[in-house]
Amino acid sequence: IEVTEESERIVEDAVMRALESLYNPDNLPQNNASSAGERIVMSQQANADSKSAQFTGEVLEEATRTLVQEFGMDILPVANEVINKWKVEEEQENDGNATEVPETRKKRQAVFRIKRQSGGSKKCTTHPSNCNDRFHTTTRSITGHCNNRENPELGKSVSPLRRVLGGAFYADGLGQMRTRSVTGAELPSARLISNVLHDDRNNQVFSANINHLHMIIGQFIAHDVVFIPSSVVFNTKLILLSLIPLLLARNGGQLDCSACNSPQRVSGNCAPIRVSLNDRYFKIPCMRLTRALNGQENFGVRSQIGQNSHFLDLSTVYGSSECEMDSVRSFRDGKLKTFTGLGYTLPPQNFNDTNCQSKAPWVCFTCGDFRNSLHPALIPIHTIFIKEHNRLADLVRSRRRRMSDEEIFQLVRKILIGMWQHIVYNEYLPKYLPQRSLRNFDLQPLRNRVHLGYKPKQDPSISAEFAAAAFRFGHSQARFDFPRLNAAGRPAGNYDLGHDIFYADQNYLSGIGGWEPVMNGMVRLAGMKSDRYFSFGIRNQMFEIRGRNGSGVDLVSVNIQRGRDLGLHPYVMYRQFVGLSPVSKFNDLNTTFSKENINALRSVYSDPMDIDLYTGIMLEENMAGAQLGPTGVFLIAEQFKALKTGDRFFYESSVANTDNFNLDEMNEIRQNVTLAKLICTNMDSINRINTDIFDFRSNQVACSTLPEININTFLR
Ligand code: HEM
Ligand SMILES: [Ca+2]
Repeated sequence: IEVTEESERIVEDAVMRALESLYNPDNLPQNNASSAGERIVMSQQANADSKSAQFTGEVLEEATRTLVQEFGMDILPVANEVINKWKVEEEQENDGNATEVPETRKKRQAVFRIKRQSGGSKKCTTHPSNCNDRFHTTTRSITGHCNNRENPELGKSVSPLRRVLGGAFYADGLGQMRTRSVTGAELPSARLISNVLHDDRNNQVFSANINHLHMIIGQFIAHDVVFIPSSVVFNTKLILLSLIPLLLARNGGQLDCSACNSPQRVSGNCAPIRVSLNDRYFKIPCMRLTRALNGQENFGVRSQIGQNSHFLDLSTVYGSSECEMDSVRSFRDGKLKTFTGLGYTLPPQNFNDTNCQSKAPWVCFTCGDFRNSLHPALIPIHTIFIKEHNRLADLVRSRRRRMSDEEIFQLVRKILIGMWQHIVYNEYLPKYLPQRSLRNFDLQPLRNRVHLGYKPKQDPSISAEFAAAAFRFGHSQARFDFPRLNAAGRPAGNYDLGHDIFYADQNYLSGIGGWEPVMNGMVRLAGMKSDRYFSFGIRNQMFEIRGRNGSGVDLVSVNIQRGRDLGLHPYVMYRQFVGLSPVSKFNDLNTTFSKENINALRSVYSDPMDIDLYTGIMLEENMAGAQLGPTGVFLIAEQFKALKTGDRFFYESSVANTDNFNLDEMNEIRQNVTLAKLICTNMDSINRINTDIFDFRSNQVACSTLPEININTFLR
């Protein structure tokens, strides 16, 4: 495609007009800050880098609208060529050059984030100028940058989500959420769907064999690989004046998307969910939801980003940026910070977390991932990994007195990530994916061999379908309550999930042994059956403020609405994509749905083409030997394959010039690492544990009989 002076002028004009209209005070929403100065509790907070991506995304979105209005869709490919030309030009220009940069040039640089490195004053994220230095060749970076040497940004933190089904499904083809059925009627509201199809009516159906630990480990995986930040408020003028990314952090405040008319009154990034008058819990006309921030980097369709490193690399423990990593390190002997003021170990306290609902002294915590205090049962998992890191660091230090803090840190980080990857592929996935899929997608660990399947062409990024639908299946496994068990395995009280979202006080109960009884409960008691029903807390009390019924949201509705927000295609498209029979009427679903579920779907959707992906996945009949139906299984298995074959530092992979494990080290992990031992080693009140860690009915064995990782294997 030829870029002409004419096309360049048209594009420049569209971008400048977009900037003007976005920062025109008359166009700024009147009440965009949250009402009454109250912070809205949320889990998807955008960091400074994501906010900077949103700025670019919104200018491009607005400019796309103008271009399409005036010239039609056909202009977009040329327009994108113009951006590429500019980027090349700007980057070639010498930064140190003192000649005056014209105003439009400056704006252009700001929009396309061309001067990010030189402008930044804080090293939250490094942007290595090339990936060929020794560190990035051999070692996994904290952001994931340079993991793929041909395309260094693939899978790094703050980079685009991938799409399994090409394109996105938007009402206007660009970014507007679908609101209409194929019949022309209005789509059912996400809350209505949740009420009709996903309400467990407090009839709790537990899994026959899988424990609650499987749920929480799933969430820990989710928090490692998925973080879709929500849109924030923008003051474009300030951004343009400063041109400094750091200032963005202060610009982008929360949007209040509670009102039904917030899409008009507050921001186009509001997508509140309709609640009907006869709702059994919510007495409000709409439930708040902010759209995932638009990180589109080209003219064309809206696109979303993952803020954490997409790789399975313990972002939960170490963070996804230099700042996050620095905030958890002690910088002594390679260890991580902890809080031990109560006589047992917790992650370090965070006194500046304005999202935390419980106040000092029961503050929330600082971990690699911001969502660590989303509910109290996440903290035991974070703590076990922190303790294991520090235990291994002590062992290394006792054998290698001269290793520096940095050397110990990197070595232990690498070992712990290897252990984690092994646990996920060896123990977690086989518990709900069928054997056949594990084989077909090459997800089984090898024996006494190195994996030679690293594929630089494999995009490791998290897919929108996995993040916004398939891997949220775990919400169905969450119990209403978290029962505590003491060291002897006897009941020791419980707490309700819905009462504790972003409250940390349950972790401060030193009198009953802190978090350990919660952990014991998850190991020894059943989780909920993975099905279409969700517990009360999940469906009614997400982010609820204690004592204020209805002040929270319904997570199931959010999941459904999030799918529409991300432009996921309707369920039947994916169904066909994974090889199931095509569907034109409800009865065609009968190959993978029960009669009962087909009738249920019919009672809320007017056409099978309308079924949301999340709902479709949750209503499919489970495959034999699996906890999910064929569409969910496919989207999850496909993602874990990408995370394996697309990760240059995967623990089983042997790749030239990397500092990956040798065969002895790999075998050490394969033979001696289990989640059971990891838990045993880092808890005081556990002496016996399930032989099959995720099966609460399995025999109990003494912790001391389980094999233990030998650190000497890794000291070359
Ligand atoms: C008590 C348990 C859990 C709670 C309270 C919880 C809560 C949440 C919340 C509030 C969100 C944000 C939704 C949005 O704004 O779009 C979310 C997202 C998500 N959850 Fe959960 N969750 C839980 C367990 C799980 C489990 C067990 C899994 C997987 C096995 C899981 C997977 C995910 C994924 C993949 C996302 C998307 C993350 C993102 O968009 O950044 N969650 N969860
Ligand atoms: Ca990660």
